[in-house]
Amino acid sequence: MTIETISEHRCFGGTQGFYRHASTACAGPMRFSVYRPPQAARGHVPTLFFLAGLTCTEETFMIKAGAQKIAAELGLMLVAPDTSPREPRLPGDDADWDFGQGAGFYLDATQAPWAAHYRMHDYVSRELPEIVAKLFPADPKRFGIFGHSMGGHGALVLGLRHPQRFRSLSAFAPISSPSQVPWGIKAFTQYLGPDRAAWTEWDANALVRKRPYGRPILIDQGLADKFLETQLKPELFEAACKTAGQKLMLRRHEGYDHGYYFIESFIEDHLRHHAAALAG
Ligand SMILES: N[C@@H](CCC(=O)N[C@@H](CS)C(=O)NCC(=O)O)C(=O)O
Repeated sequence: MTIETISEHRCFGGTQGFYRHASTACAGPMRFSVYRPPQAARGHVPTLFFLAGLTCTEETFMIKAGAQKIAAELGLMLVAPDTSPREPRLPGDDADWDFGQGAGFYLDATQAPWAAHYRMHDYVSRELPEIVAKLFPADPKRFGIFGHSMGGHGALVLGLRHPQRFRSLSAFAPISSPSQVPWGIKAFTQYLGPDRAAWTEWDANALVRKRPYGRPILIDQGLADKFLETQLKPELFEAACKTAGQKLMLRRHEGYDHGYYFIESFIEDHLRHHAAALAG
């Protein structure tokens, strides 16, 4: 298990780093970023995995969310993977911005040609946590997960599928009912095939009805988000949680759109939500 350091930078008394390695899950090179807070110099710290949205990379969250200052205060390590494999290139992988490169949807594809490399679920739920636990001062008993949009979908699905691995969960403007909206239908049809029965293991709305997370889930949603009514539909996940008895703190914010100014505005609340859940 070796990784290559692309760059490292001092940041709020800790270190912001960018790394590259040969992934077994994705059978190719992958990139990720890690923010180590100052407390990581003295011991193992709770660690949050952030999954970014469509068109983003391992850099987007670290550059735009403004999370490091509060992570340094709370002693949280932050890890952000890329949003899809980039190599080897597959036919049509850059034809659309909402499918293929930058749009891995955090699942394990079953359809050719994607199945050989588009295994972001295995990568984020198993391989990357193993690397982080081995090579960084992360406490693997205190891992949490959160994300934005497509990455909010990823966080909800990975949290619901692996509640013992990811012990705290939140999302910004997630695609929380992907089987019922165009982004999800397009991705699932191509990555998983047309049989909708196979989609349910990758759909937070279906998963929460079968096996609730147990601990509270925090979701923030901007009401000026241009994707709210077509792609996000938080009311569907809200209803599923209610049916399942899952505690959901869904906060709707007047005037906020889908972008990182929205995330910046509420990132502190998410970090504090995770820090409290992972304390002790
Ligand atoms: N390219 C799309 C927008 C893609 C987009 O909004 N991506 C979100 C995640 S779904 C994002 O975080 N973009 C990066 C950014 O805002 O910096 C469009 O033309 O509408």
